[in-house]
Parts: sequence; structure tokens; C-alpha cells
Amino acid sequence: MVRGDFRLLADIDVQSKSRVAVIGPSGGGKSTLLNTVAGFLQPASGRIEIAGEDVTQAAPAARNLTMVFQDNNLFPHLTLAQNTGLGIAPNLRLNAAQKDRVSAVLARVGLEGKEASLPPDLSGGQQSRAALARALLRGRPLLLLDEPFAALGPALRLEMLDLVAEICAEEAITLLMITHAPEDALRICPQTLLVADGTVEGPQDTGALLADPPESLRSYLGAR
Ligand SMILES: Nc1ncnc2c1ncn2[C@@H]1O[C@H](COP(=O)(O)OP(=O)(O)OP(=O)(O)O)[C@@H](O)[C@H]1O
Repeated sequence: MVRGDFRLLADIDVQSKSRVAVIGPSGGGKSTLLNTVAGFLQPASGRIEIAGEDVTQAAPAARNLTMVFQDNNLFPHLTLAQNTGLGIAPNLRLNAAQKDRVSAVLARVGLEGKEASLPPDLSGGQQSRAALARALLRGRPLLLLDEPFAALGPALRLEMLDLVAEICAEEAITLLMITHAPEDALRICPQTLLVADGTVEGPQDTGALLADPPESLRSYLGAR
């Protein structure tokens, strides 16, 4: 993957249904990696397979995944039901069954009865839940999270992390999650990809990696 002068080399294999953190120094290429998997960036060479299917040339919407960004991407003028419904009906014409699915997924993330609310009237945590609901409604087996909970306070962040882990287990979803917080990785991701010095390494055991971090991670973590 190439972005300006930046090059990232990745030769990785993530097991289906695993939960994998993506960590490493700022500017190391974590977002570049996820954006390339999602199809927003094209690799300079090589290929990307999802569930055995070569998706290297596929448009982002045609890839069997969903991605949640840090800003949550909620439209302020649309209700929660509409924002969530965009996950399955981009024209917002939902039939009765689809509306029921929207309500069910909102309830699953703790937003029962909030269908008519507008995002500006919700707390940060509720907005994160709504973004997660929209992603889940798409029913894709691969979930990419680019620091979606970074703006939340510690307690709320942990709550969201646990919700993500629970839902991934329930729905057999594979998770790739960028985080700057090692404790987040330890909490819900048994494995970790280390993105540093222009390469992606792993997946490796999160506990072992953080207990004895390599030099590239050591200064970033503030370890001695
Ligand atoms: N649009 C762009 N054009 C050119 N170079 C870019 C662009 N976006 C990012 N880069 C470069 O690519 C490199 C990797 O950026 P990336 O955002 O993937 O890192 P990151 O690990 O996600 O960083 P952070 O933790 O700070 O979000 C950086 O060195 C950055 O300068």
C-alpha cells in the first residue's frame, strides 16, 4: 500500500471469527491497513482475500465487511432509525420487516425506543451505539473499527468494547480494531497486529506482545 511517500508491507492471515487489535505508533499505517482492506485505498501490489474471495478489485460496498470510523458518520438531520436503516436501505425506503430489524438492532445496542431521536440529542456513547447498530444491521462477517470509541470516557469505552466483543461472539463476526489503548486490546482482542516501521506483523498473542513489547512498540507504549 502506498500513500504519498509512505509504503506499508502486509503479509497477514487473520482467522475467521477472531478478534484482532491493530496497534502501533502514530502514523505507522494502521488506518492505511484498514482502509485498504475496506477498499478505500488500492494496494500497489498483492491481493486481499475475505473468506477466500479475492476482493482486490472490488468496490468498498461490494466487500463482505463493514467499517465504523471515529466520528461515527451519523447524519445529524436523520433520526436514529433512519441513520441505522441506511445500513440496509441507502434510499431510506424501508419496508415493515426492515423497520422491525432496525428496532431490534437498536434494542440490541441499548437504544430501545430511541428510533425517532436525532443524533445531536444523544450522548457520545449513544451515538457510538447507533453507529455500531448500523454496522451490525448490515450483517457482514468482518467488522473494521477505526478507533470508534476514542472520544468516550473510560467507563463508557469499556462498556462499548464489551458490547462489541459480545456481539462479535453472538454473530460470529471477525473483528479488526485499531486502538491506541493497550488495555482495550487486552480486554477484547486475544490477538494483535503490530503496525510499525512500514510493516504489519502478526497476528500474535496480545498478552505476550504487550508483556514483552519489541522496540518499535516500547517507546510508543512508554515502556522502559
Ligand atoms: N492522504 C494521504 N496522502 C499521503 N500520505 C498520507 C495520507 N494519509 C496518510 N498518509 C501517510 O501515511 C502514513 C500512515 O498513516 P495512517 O493514518 O495509516 O497511520 P496510523 O497508524 O493510522 O496513524 P494514527 O495512529 O496517527 O491515526 C503516515 O505517515 C501519513 O503521513
